[in-house]
Amino acid sequence: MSTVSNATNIFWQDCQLGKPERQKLLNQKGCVVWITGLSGSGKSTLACSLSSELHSKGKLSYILDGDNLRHGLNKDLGFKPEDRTENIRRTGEVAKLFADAGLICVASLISPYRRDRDTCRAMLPDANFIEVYMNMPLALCEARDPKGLYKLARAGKIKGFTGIDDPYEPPLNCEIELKEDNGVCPTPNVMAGQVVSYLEEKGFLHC
Ligand SMILES: Nc1ncnc2c1ncn2[C@@H]1O[C@H](COP(=O)(O)OS(=O)(=O)O)[C@@H](OP(=O)(O)O)[C@H]1O
Ligand SMILES: Nc1ncnc2c1ncn2[C@@H]1O[C@H](COP(=O)(O)OP(=O)(O)O)[C@@H](O)[C@H]1O
Repeated sequence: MSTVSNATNIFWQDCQLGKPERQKLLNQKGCVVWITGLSGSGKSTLACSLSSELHSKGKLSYILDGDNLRHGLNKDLGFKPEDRTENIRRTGEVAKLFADAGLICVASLISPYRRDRDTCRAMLPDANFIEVYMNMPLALCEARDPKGLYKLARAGKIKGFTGIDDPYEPPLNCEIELKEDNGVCPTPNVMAGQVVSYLEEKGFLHC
């Protein structure tokens, strides 16, 4: 489980009480549900709805939301490509710890670069990283614009805004893709239900 570090003379410390024991206690399997998509695509809304649905089923989850992490752990980072990469790497490492704790960790970040998401996937056993793509059209996200950021980006007042003048690279092989149905966006509850069904089917909700 150890990875290469810049520090020398450090040793991996193991404890007899491990992930299997914690999972048994919680009667669930630790994993990461990684929600990616444009600003305004509904990531945070889905994360909350999913977490509530899991809670009502007696399952312990924790949300890592990009906006919130940028108030603390990642407050030193901006939106340059290398900052976004570091933002995703740190979040991936924290998500890995939560999954190791036995929780269903719901990470909700734009995470626009495919390589960065794949780096997080590679931190976990493959099946334990569930990538959920909010495949909502830019026009829909821009029409929602709850924070007024698209408007500022279109006016050139924010530079490097995802989807406007910074790229979003859609997943090539995500586990779950959520999109409009006949031009209608499913409700957050319906989408959360789809994710819960996936978790149920793959055995994450029992030990
Ligand atoms: N330049 C630029 N591009 C994209 N988004 C921007 C930018 N500047 C500020 N914001 C606001 O920051 C939120 C995204 O933070 P993330 O940590 O998820 O971004 S990233 O994954 O590092 O790309 C994002 O929140 P969401 O709308 O919830 O996605 C925006 O509100
Ligand atoms: N499934 C949905 N149907 C309709 N509106 C939604 C849905 N999901 C989110 N919204 C609305 O869209 C806006 C952006 O949602 P949010 O979850 O903040 O997106 P993101 O976290 O991707 O930026 C909010 O005003 C929210 O209420």
